[in-house]
Amino acid sequence: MTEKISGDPGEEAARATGAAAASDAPVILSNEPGSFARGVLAERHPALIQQVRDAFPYGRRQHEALDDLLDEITTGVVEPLASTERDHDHWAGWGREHFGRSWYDVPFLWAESYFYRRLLGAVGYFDAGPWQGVDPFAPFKQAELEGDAVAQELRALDALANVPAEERATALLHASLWGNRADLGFRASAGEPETGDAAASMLVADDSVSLWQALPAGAPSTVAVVADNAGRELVPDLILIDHLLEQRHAERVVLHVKPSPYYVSDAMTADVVDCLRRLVKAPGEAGRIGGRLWKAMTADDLEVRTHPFFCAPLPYGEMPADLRAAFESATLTLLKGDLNYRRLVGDRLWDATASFADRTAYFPGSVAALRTLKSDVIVGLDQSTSAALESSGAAWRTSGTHALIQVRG
Ligand SMILES: O=P(O)(O)OC[C@@]1(O)O[C@H](CO)[C@@H](O)[C@@H]1O
Repeated sequence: MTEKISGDPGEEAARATGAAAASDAPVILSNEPGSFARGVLAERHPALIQQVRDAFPYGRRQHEALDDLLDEITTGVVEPLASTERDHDHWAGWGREHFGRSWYDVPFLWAESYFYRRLLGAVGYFDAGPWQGVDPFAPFKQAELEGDAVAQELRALDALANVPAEERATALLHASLWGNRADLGFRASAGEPETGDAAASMLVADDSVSLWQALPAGAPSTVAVVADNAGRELVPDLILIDHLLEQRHAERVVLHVKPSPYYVSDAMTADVVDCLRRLVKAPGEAGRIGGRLWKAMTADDLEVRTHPFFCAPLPYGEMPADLRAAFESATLTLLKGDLNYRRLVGDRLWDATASFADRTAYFPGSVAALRTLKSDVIVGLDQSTSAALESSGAAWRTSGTHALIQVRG
């Protein structure tokens, strides 16, 4: 089934340059039996409701709301927010065409985003009262941050301290990239990420040379990093940010995070602080990096920002003017993760060889995507890579085994 994203600036840009607008690429819905998107709605979301229910001693009100939400997403139709909700008007606009339809028949991107909004509503996250502002995913994030995997990754930094800057840069970039595989919404179905040479061989596109060229040491660059997951992804993101500042690839870094809990492990300001505390208290090189980052934040060399748009069910083509201006003023915007990629190029079943440059031509300023492949969306592959992957028979688009670094200068 295909739906038009009206006024998609990516398509307008493509038309202007004479490139194929590709408006016929189908929008991803969740009604295809056996599809990745259907599995997320039919299996992951109900399981997540149960996990959240088990993680807190919620009262009857929350349990009833979670029961209702579970019924609605499995057998019902999409219901609007109550008119008393503070963001009712936004969602009334965004969901106009979707309310009253099966959750499976509306765009996947929209359905997932609205599911998280409704889950927060069910546990009273936005209501004045005792559960206001209590992150329903915090126990999962905390367990990960305190776990052995993070401790091991932090210890491994000691071995990197004295390697040549270029080698260190590559290792830290790859750590940040593969950290994306560790999102908690995805973890249940994935093993451990590859490391070292194996990780490099799983890159389906690698524009890392262009990325470093965009950030020459000593230039007065500002880098915008749009974070994805907390914990095992945000820790290596912060370590990469330290490297950018320390080696003067960036004079300033602006780290954009979510304003409220989203997609289980997406990072908010509180998660940045938790990661920094984890780094600061670590021994050796990790502790030194933590100390530098803490100082960088107090000096505003590292600034954390948030914006409601980051939890909106919209592609980046529809970003508001203030966010557009923020990205425009950056030397490079680095978008982390799968969801940011879907929002960047459009959540459609593109031909894998469609041009990344064309799809992102609308984006203000230079943009880099660092993402492990965990959904059906992909563009920018060369013909031979695409053909080899397609004939491999592997679930390379969705299993998180492959990754990409794509840059449009
Ligand atoms: O943005 P992230 O954290 O890299 O990935 C989010 C994600 O796991 O969530 C969706 C399933 O819920 C997938 O489309 C996507 O892969």
